[in-house]
Amino acid sequence: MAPSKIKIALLQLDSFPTKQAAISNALTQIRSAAKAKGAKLVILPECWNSTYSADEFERSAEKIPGGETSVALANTAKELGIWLVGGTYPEVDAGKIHNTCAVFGPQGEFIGKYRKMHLFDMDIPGICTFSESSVLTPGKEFLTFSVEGLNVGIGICYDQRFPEFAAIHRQLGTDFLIFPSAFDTYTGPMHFELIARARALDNSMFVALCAPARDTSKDYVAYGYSTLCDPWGRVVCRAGEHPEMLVVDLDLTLLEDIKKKIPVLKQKRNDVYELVRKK
Ligand SMILES: NC(=O)CCC(=O)C(=O)O
Repeated sequence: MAPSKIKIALLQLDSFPTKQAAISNALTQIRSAAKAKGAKLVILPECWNSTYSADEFERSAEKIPGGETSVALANTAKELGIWLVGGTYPEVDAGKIHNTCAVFGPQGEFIGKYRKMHLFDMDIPGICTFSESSVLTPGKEFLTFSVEGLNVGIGICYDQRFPEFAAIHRQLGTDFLIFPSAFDTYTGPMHFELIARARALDNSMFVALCAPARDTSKDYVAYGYSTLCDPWGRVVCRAGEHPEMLVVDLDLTLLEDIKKKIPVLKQKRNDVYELVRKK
């Protein structure tokens, strides 16, 4: 039987001048989340080991699994006997670059990878212009896995803007949808929490957004404010701008609680409308 609680940690990591320093810091924080705080599932942010820039994606891309970051994360998951959602780092495969999240299990096993499906192309003149699609290739596959009976799914940052993405996860049985994220500081204050709460409530699921800490010396300044919402759409915990570790027990009884009390998932009118996943 699935437990009624599971302790998770969201690591809002600082940025570092080199990939090696970022990895070393991440491993220290993961150890602290697992050993000192007892987290069983640890989550890292989007693009935590490189600068979030189109040039940098190509420079620092590695094989997943098998590359330096994946090996370090797999070994650490095994050492600590935890589930590790490795945030994202650029992946190279057959000459193409992807923004990819790799997941490792408690024996250090590679559970799978998810490649960002919706690429972040935003143009708000004078404020934020970014084109992931100029260097990255989008993914097409969903990733789901089970952690002690809890059905977990992965999306990446901009994916959260697409309600259909989370709704397909609902169809796949996902109860906890995790988005390693790095929102910008313009849309972040307007949309970050709003979207997390909406996706959680729409789909009666937990939603976690795990972001890097804000670093104003970068060209792309990430918003921070990692957030966890419960299936009622409530914010369970939220970080600020600085490096921070959020550790929380997910109360899994809330999943059934809301489904019984507000049974919208059962009341979908599939005779009138339908959401279809294409394979
Ligand atoms: N890394 C991203 O996908 C950024 C998404 C973002 O900032 C947004 O407003 O959407």
